[in-house]
Amino acid sequence: MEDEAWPATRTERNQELLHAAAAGNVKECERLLQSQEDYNGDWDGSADAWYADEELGWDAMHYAADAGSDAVVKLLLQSGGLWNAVDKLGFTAGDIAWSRNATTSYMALLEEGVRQSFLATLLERKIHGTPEIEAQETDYVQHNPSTEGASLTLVPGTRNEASASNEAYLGSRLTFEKDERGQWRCLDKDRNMVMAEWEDEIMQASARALCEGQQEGFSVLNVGFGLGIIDEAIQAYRPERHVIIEPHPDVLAFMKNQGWDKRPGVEIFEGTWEEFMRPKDDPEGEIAMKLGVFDAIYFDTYSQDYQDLRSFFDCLPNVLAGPDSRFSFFHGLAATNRFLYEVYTRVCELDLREIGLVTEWQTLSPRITEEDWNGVKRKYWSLAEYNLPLAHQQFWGSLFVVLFGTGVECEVRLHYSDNQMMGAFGNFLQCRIAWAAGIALGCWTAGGISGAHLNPAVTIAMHVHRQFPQRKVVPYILAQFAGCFTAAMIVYYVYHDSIAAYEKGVMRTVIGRHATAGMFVTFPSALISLSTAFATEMVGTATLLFLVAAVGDQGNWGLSRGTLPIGLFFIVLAIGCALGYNTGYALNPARDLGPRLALTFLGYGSELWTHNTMYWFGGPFLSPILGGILGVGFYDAFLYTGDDSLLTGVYVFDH
Ligand SMILES: C[S@@+](CC[C@H](N)C(=O)[O-])C[C@H]1O[C@@H](n2cnc3c(N)ncnc32)[C@H](O)[C@@H]1O
Repeated sequence: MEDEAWPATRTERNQELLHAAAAGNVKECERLLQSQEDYNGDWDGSADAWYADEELGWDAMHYAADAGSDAVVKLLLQSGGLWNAVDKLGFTAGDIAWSRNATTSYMALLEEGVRQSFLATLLERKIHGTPEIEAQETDYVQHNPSTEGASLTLVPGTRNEASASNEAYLGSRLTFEKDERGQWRCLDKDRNMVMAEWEDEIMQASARALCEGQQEGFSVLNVGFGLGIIDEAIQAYRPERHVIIEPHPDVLAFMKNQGWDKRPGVEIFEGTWEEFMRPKDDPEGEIAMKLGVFDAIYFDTYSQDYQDLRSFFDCLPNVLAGPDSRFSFFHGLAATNRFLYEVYTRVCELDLREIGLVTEWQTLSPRITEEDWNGVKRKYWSLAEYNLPLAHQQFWGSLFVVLFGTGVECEVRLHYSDNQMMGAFGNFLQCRIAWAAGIALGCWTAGGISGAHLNPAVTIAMHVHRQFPQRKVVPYILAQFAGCFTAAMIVYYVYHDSIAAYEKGVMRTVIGRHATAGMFVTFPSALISLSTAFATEMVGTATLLFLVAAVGDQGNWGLSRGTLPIGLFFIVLAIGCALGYNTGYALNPARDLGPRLALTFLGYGSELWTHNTMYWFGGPFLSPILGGILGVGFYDAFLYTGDDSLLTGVYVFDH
């Protein structure tokens, strides 16, 4: 490198970096970002990845995103560039990448944002403990720039306002008024909006997601009353118990004025949620006992940030009634910036996964006009789309199916290698029983919310024939795959010593004398053709779904929901014994492909995907899907009398 090619001052070097990023010149960026302390003895360091220009407030990341240079974006991220810096108009590099259709750059920035924010909340919790108990004693401090804008309903720059501190908010007066169009709104002392009617559509949809299809006598907890819009919507579903937690004296007065304290089944807990709820391992667990447990929980407070919401997540295991329970919250996190909003959508999903919940997202386009902000100090919403979360436990059901299923295969087959042990450790029937039991237990785990689909073939068949909503199909299937993948990893870990002993040094093979892949994934029997194998999977899954439709049909014998898993146990046991031999009866794309992905991850190699002329695609993947559609189709065509079927009812195809 020539000495004279180096810019002399730090500002010049930083300017050079912006030019190089704008040109997508990764080599030049790399050179400028390298540490150069020894250069001619007067070098004061490399260019600064975070440097932003005066005019637009763009740093190198913005310019690289604008140029669509994925390589420069990645380099900057590795060199300390900021994923979340905003320019003078409030746009991040992620926003610029999005507008330029630079998908790879956008994804790299999103992943970095999720990673850093997720780590930041973890660190925060490690350093400061669970903050919900201290929440009212601490000021509004952003410990990490990655949480900037992460407040639930406020935008950055509100530090001295009531909206920035729960304590200040609770000690200040509120105004309930009607705007020029006669719509109710609640404003805090700084004229920031606590709640307004423009959120009506979001609240109606959230109440529907939480309450639709709940069993009679269900219970709901709503945290934060505001204008009571969601509470009114929840009442339409007639819950037996409807608890509302609300601390603000002015809101409590407004509620009572409207007679909420006299409504049957409604209980008002006056105070903050922090006073009534504790995390699972908290010694003061009895505080939560007062509250009870709920089938549906909604969270929408004010002047709280992501740390508070995350702390609330930790309390959920204490108050969710069981595997059927649902949780949702108002997602206004960083809702003045599309990219940051997306980051927080993912972070919430990861955090909810930590407590064992799978989140589905429904997209809404709420109608909001400039008039809605008349007389309001600061906008807290400026996005076209709202992500409505609904968290539940589909993942766990699928996990148990494969945990018991692959577990028993290992248990039994690993000991076939030793003739003396063989009899003692199990046989073919034991495998059939454990698979059936795993499915029944999975069904009891995830039953009420999804109807315990546990299987993409079920989800797709229900979508095709029974109005199962399109928007739920992909999240359900992803959760099913994730559950099966995780279970296979757990079983592999539990058995890895025995697997290694069985392999006798021929590690991780798919086919052959010491192959172990067959304990996790399915294979066609050596005696049959591929077309017979495909037909077996299709017939098996069609039978499964036909019988599932029968036991679940309230117009048939109408088993109560809690006893359905017993029916499922017998169905799977019978199919396994009668139709299992040809293919190992996958009957479920996730049951086979989840573990297949896990084995790939564990180093079993490409043969997993190529053996028997790519059997996985026609066998455990496609045939069960087609079989499932046929099975429910046959049941609906010949026996079903309900009116929600494509074949029997007044079904309107609206997707
Ligand atoms: C945005 S409003 C809720 C709006 C409500 N979802 C509706 O449909 O009208 C927020 C409410 O949360 C309450 N709140 C604020 N801090 C709280 C806390 N720590 N615990 C419980 N509620 C809180 C506020 O007083 C306010 O009534």
